[in-house]
Amino acid sequence: MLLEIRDVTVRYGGHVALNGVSLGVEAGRVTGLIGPNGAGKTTLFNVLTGLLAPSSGQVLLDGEDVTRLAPYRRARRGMARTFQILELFGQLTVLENVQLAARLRRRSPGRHSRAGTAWPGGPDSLDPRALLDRVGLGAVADRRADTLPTGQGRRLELARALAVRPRVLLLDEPASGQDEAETAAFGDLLGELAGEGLAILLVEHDMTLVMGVCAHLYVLDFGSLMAEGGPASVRADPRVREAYLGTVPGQDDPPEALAPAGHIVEQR
Ligand SMILES: Nc1ncnc2c1ncn2[C@@H]1O[C@H](COP(=O)(O)OP(=O)(O)OP(=O)(O)O)[C@@H](O)[C@H]1O
Repeated sequence: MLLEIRDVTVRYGGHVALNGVSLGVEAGRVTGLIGPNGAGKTTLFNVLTGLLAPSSGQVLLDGEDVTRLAPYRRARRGMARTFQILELFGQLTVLENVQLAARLRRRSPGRHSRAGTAWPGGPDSLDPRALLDRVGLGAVADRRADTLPTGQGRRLELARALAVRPRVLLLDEPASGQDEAETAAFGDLLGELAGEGLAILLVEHDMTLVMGVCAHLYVLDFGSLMAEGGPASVRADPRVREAYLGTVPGQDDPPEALAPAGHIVEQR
């Protein structure tokens, strides 16, 4: 298991946001983390990336205990993330955003050598222009990042994360702001990257994307793991359906029917 958390608990004062959660992210597949609003997904993400120290439990990266390591040290060991709210350098061009990330990778001193580890797409894929082509942004390379529509901004975030040559990629709601066609293309790209050996953890509310691209899913509810398994078994799990919808509808509903309860409320 490339990235793992073991028995992690997080308390905010008297509130238990994560309650003894264990999960693993394997190389070569997309792992999904879903759950209704407030279930603890962002908290778990922050524990994985080092922004938040758990009250108890461990984070392991390639078997090494990184629970007490600062976020930048985890990044050097091959962890990259994107954010729920876009965090781009708006005044730089699209290309410069990726070049900057690539430069940081080259300058980072204690970076672990990964001899023998295949990089997705081969070494040329790390060239900033090649990365932009790969995510479909080659034609807008010279535009300022803050002029991009959100969907393209999400893909720029992905290119920038890939430029640091991660082994594990953590994606926080990458479909938000992308239209249906963009989300479908994004899902295809994630599938390709995983196929080339990357470990991907996807936190996402778009169930069509989640069910289409994830090989394994974890479901959080009120800070505890409620279910895990392949997409088909998770979709069919009555506990999951009840947590999401408050009812147990037919098992043949389309994936988007499993929209998180909070989001359904927002749409009304
Ligand atoms: N800094 C904080 N202090 C106190 N409580 C917090 C804090 N951050 C989160 N919480 C609470 O912890 C629980 C989990 O929150 P978290 O943001 O991790 O959920 P989430 O699954 O990411 O939700 P969403 O889908 O809305 O992003 C919620 O009940 C939330 O109100």
